[in-house]
Amino acid sequence: MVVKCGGSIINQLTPNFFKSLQELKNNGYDVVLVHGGGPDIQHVLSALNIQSEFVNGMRKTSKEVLQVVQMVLSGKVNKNLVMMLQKEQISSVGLSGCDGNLLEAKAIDVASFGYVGEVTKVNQSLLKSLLDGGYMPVISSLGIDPNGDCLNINADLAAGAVAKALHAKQLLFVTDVPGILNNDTLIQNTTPDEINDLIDEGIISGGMIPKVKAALSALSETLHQVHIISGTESFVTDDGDVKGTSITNNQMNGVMNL
Ligand SMILES: Nc1ncnc2c1ncn2[C@@H]1O[C@H](COP(=O)(O)OP(=O)(O)O)[C@@H](O)[C@H]1O
Ligand SMILES: CC(=O)N[C@@H](CCC(=O)OP(=O)(O)O)C(=O)O
Repeated sequence: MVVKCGGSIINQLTPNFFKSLQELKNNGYDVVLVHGGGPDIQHVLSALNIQSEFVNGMRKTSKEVLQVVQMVLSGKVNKNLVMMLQKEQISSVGLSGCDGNLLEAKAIDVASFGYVGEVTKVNQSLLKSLLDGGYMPVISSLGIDPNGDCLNINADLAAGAVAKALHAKQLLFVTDVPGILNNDTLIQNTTPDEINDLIDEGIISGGMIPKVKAALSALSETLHQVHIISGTESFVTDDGDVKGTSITNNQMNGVMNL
């Protein structure tokens, strides 16, 4: 199972959220955590008076911006998350996508986005070694290019790529809203076709767009369902269902239990 923690919620995750993660581990799931940290990056960029803009949901990343992204994601955010997990008795190892060539990546389009990449290969054996050793890998969304240099990767897309590479059965996006909302009403179940309509109608916008795009691209023969959930509560019901919004392949119906 791949769980992506968004920067919007990473500093407000609750003990109940960690309890649900622990339950998943107790139920035999190998959990890999991928995280972002957009607000923390923004905070440091603003403090240093460094400008950055978003193009199609991606932060345009100059060399100067990249240094801050690297420092914040693989430093403060990654280590805080590892410490939070360990306080909840979940043994974790924090890595950036550069460590052990974990997330090999290529630049998307340097002229438009700067040093922004997309994942081309995941070092599965490194993740397997950690999982076999009883550790939860905690991955910050940086990639390593063919020259061995760092690239900034949108964390939703990084999580989708990790889920695809590992043939994960479940992909959860943890964020600061209870799921996909339509006029404040939670959409509990939806499909790729409906999602595309919701984007066209402007109901899904901003930071929700890369999340649903990553979800749609990760859905596959092995991954039938992606969930978008809040990090402020336990996310599994007493019946073992995942709360929030579940996105299921168009042709499949029904809710999957954990
Ligand atoms: N239809 C929608 N339902 C819920 N949230 C939405 C929707 N459209 C846009 N959003 C926005 O997406 C945000 C989550 O994305 P983002 O801020 O990038 O979070 P994260 O840091 O967790 O990836 C929500 O806080 C909300 O403002
Ligand atoms: C290329 C790109 O946009 N990278 C993101 C990486 C962090 C991220 O995605 O964090 P969230 O999950 O909090 O959005 C950024 O620089 O903000």
